[in-house]
Amino acid sequence: MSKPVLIGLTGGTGSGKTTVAKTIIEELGHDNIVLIQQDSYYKDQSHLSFEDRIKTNYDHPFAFDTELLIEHLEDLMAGKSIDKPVYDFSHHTRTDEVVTINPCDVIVLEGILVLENEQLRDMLDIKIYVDTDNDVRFIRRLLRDTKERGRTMDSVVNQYLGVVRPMHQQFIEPTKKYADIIIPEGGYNKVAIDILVTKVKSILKELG
Ligand SMILES: Nc1ncnc2c1ncn2[C@@H]1O[C@H](COP(=O)(O)OP(=O)(O)O)[C@@H](O)[C@H]1O
Ligand SMILES: Nc1ccn([C@@H]2O[C@H](COP(=O)(O)O)[C@@H](O)[C@H]2O)c(=O)n1
Repeated sequence: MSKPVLIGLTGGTGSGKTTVAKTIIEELGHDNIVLIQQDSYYKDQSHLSFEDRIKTNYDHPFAFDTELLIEHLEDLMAGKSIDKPVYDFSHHTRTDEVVTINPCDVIVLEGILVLENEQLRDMLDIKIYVDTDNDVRFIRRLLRDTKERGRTMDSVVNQYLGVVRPMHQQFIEPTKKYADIIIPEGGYNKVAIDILVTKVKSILKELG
């Protein structure tokens, strides 16, 4: 089996990264493609109390176990299986579960800071930035986090103003310059997704 194609997909919270990643995977067909979410590699915080966990800055590069993520990607590149951690947003830490991922042809790596770390960035074959207006991203996050991540409206607003917004400006937005492709509005941009899928298919064909 040849080395897998590694697609990196980034953008701010609520930009539509996950939606784009899932659409690409659906369009390519599900065989031999895996989605790896950078969120799965948030550091384990089981040694901290819940009160201390909520003080963590989850939008800073230090929040991620990037060393483990790179090690896992290198293993997949070398044809080895990995045990991917499973993150629990309600409790702000890893669960005891893991998901085994087997070697594959295409890896879609999705997350807010996948273009921030130079070593990680240099591993990527295709780099994509999903670009969505800040107000739209905030509304999507508010709806999602209150429905799916066990948050209150007050906590989402306070976290956004105190940490998410400044970290976006400092660490995420500047990585747009590294992207090969910028997708406006994200998930339902059919033309951009079609172009990407065609490109990945042609790389796979070249690799045989
Ligand atoms: N183009 C879109 N229009 C409306 N809602 C969208 C769109 N793309 C994503 N969403 C919704 O916004 C929320 C955040 O999208 P998601 O893809 O999870 O973003 P991200 O992974 O960048 O945080 C989800 O609830 C998703 O269903
Ligand atoms: N315990 C946590 C961990 C992360 N977050 C927030 O998640 C955002 C990244 O995920 P997206 O799917 O929105 O890209 C990031 O902005 C963190 O603030 C959190 O709230 N709690």
